[in-house]
Amino acid sequence: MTLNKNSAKWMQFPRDVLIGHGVLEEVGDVCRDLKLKGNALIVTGGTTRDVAGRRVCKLLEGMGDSAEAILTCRATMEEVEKITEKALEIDASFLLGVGSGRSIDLAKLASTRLELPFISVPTAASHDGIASSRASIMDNGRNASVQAQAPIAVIADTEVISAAPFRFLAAGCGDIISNYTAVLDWELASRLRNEYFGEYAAALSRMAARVIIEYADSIKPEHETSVRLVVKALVSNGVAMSIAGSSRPASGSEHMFSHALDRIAPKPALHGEQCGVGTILMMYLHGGNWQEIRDALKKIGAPTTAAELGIEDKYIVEALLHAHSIRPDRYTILGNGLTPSAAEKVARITKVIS
Ligand SMILES: NC(=O)C1=CN([C@@H]2O[C@H](COP(=O)(O)OP(=O)(O)OC[C@H]3O[C@@H](n4cnc5c(N)ncnc54)[C@H](OP(=O)(O)O)[C@@H]3O)[C@@H](O)[C@H]2O)C=CC1
Ligand SMILES: O=C(CO)COP(=O)(O)O
Ligand SMILES: [Zn+2]
Repeated sequence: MTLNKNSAKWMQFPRDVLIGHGVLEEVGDVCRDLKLKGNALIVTGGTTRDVAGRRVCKLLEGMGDSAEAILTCRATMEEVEKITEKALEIDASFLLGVGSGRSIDLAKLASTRLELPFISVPTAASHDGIASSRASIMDNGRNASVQAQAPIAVIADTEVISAAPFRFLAAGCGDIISNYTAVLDWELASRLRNEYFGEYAAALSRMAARVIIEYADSIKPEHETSVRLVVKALVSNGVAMSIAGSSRPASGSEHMFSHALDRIAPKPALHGEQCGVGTILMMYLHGGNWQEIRDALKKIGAPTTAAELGIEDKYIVEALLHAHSIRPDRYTILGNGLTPSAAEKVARITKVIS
């Protein structure tokens, strides 16, 4: 029987969370602590296999069990199927997602379907899926955010993560700062549509965004303290989503804008980068302090304009026009959509396009 964990009543959190210098070496201890034995399937990417995937494989083999890696390239349902088949073939008893958001989401969803435990090993602090019970997977060319299990453990090695290009950490900050407009949208939906609103999850979400904005000056490349701060906020976001039973506390109109860009732009930027720019735009629509968002992103070194995202102005306007249709069941400040002149105006006033 499949359990219905898709509700705000069933909160699932990671059991072991390790954040620190060199914690990758403790993967064996984590498995022992969680009584995970047998064959492991490591879901990793072309670059991240060299960054950490191979090392994790060796460490697990050193425990006397077999570990095999499978390479991923796209976060699609076909890849989930491929991973599922591989896990069955090697009789895996647990999975690890080692790498970017894509590898973690794939391992998360495949392990959920297989009813096997899963460990999240991020190599970059670029998104808040590292500890969440949601997975963003493309299904038939459309981005779908689906309920999945939370990782049983998160192993975030700050030595590994701080060696990643700084762009990833800045993107992670954008994903957290976007909580502000996500919560404003959630409140709006609660007022206009009588949607369930979770005060606690919303407060946790706002707090993470506030911390990143307050510390924006001190988030610097290669500082492990910066990585530690951002990773904690990303884990906290996962907890907020689990408490809410949906991605509402961390995903609103700004995420719909980013999902629209993923569909429309020939070469989309990183998820967190797009969400950060989306937050500037949506905060303007909410009548809030969009300059504060822009200033914080600038201080961190995250993109605040179309040019910095590497996306042409026309795609920004197009994404603004399509964003409301991305997830019609999620009411936001975008309502039934913007007019072309309003979309152009918001993008110009906020200096996202010139
Ligand atoms: N489940 C959830 O709640 C959430 C899910 N997401 C999803 O996560 C994805 C975004 O994740 P994100 O990580 O930003 O982007 P991607 O998953 O697209 O990964 C971007 C690239 O970063 C590379 N990379 C990762 N770590 C390092 C490193 N240490 N050094 C060098 N390169 C590295 C990856 O290499 P490689 O080729 O090896 O993978 C990959 O090519 C999206 O699919 C988004 O929808 C986002 C937020 C929340
Ligand atoms: O990116 C997320 C939260 O930051 C997940 O949200 P979605 O539900 O929009 O995929
Ligand atoms: Zn996000």
